[in-house]
Amino acid sequence: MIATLDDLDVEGTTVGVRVDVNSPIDDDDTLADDARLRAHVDTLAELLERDGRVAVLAHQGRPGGDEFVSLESHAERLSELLGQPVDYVDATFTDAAREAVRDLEDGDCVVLENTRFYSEEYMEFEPERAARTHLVEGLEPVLDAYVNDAFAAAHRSQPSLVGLPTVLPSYAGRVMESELDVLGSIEETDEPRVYVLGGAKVSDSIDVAWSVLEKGLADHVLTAGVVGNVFLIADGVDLGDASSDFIYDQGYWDEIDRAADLLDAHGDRIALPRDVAVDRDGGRHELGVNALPPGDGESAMDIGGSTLEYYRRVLEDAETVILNGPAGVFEDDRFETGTRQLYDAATDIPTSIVGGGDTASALRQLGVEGFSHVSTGGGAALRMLTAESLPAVTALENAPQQPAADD
Ligand SMILES: Nc1ncnc2c1ncn2[C@@H]1O[C@H](COP(=O)(O)OP(=O)(O)O)[C@@H](O)[C@H]1O
Ligand SMILES: O=C(OP(=O)(O)O)[C@H](O)COP(=O)(O)O
Repeated sequence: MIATLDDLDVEGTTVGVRVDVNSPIDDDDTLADDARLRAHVDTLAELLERDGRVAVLAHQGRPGGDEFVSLESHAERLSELLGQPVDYVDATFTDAAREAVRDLEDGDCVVLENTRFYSEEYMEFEPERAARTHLVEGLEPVLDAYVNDAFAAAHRSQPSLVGLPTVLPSYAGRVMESELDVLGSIEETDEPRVYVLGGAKVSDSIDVAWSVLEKGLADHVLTAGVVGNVFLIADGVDLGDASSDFIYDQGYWDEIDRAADLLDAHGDRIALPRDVAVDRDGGRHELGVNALPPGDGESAMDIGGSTLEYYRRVLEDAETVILNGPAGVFEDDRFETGTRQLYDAATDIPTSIVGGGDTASALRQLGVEGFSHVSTGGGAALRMLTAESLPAVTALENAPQQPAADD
């Protein structure tokens, strides 16, 4: 049983709130997209309105990557979204950070520096070991409670996600609560249930497909994106050198055998693309599977019109659809059709649940709206769909008991 903000006596309490605001970053190292920040506004505003003292913890990017930047611009944007001053301190658990947290008054908010600027935060630990890291030992003395709202990072076993809830009374924030409600009760949704697996995380998608087919959760699995291409090759289709090289370069070559095994075991419930779109002479050109391989250098960048028609027919009978991953390279205008039309068709299904960071940004870019639930998580949502436990959620379940809220 996980405690929520309803169980927390917030007034005058100093709360460390872990959010996931890991976002695209502009060339000047500032925030390029505030969607993930917006998602956490309800949780933070509630804690501040209830006179909590809020210290925000988050990571941004990965060490060495282009998006590995400070949270200063996140704090500025958060201040605009919350309509109140939000301080930022360029420290996470040192004296400067502790002083900033101790200085908070009721209703104040400070954003601490990118947790991953410290090497331990990019390592995976058992919770008890995570509790003995510098971040946790540095912050625990100045915090009364911990709130985890970072569903999108809940599949990571890092100190700010599993260490802090080992030593502090801990609660799920509103984003975490709603994600667990929806994604944790997929088995209770109405059937027929269709899973649409696209995008580029091939091994994760094959894990999900195995799991939901074995458990009888999926009536149909529709494949698209790079996942669809891997299944086509597994089915003996010659997609040409460009697509094959891409799959090889991404390290997914071994997944072809797994996809073939899955087709052997459950092929009757797995749908494969019937045509693909390639770049020919600078334009979109569709080729039926029978007309493959494509020309030299041509790669399968999207599903084609016949596939869309076929998938729409399957979706027509569905009561629930769960989608993850774009159907094609939606970033290129010529190859966004598959994603737009397939996801648009899914909005007509009574229950439509979408997961994936790139998927959510594709849908915003393409203006597709009307889903029952759009998850903030990519990898975390996929892990939940295989009914695997998420380390940060388990840490919340095992967190120390807290006194009941007065109100
Ligand atoms: N046919 C394809 N060939 C190459 N890349 C593709 C193809 N289809 C989709 N993609 C890419 O997949 C990426 C998103 O996949 P993924 O990271 O798995 O999604 P999410 O973050 O939603 O889980 C996008 O950058 C998109 O361009
Ligand atoms: O963006 C995230 O995950 P996602 O790309 O699966 O949605 C999370 O912030 C986790 O980041 P990480 O995959 O660098 O640990």
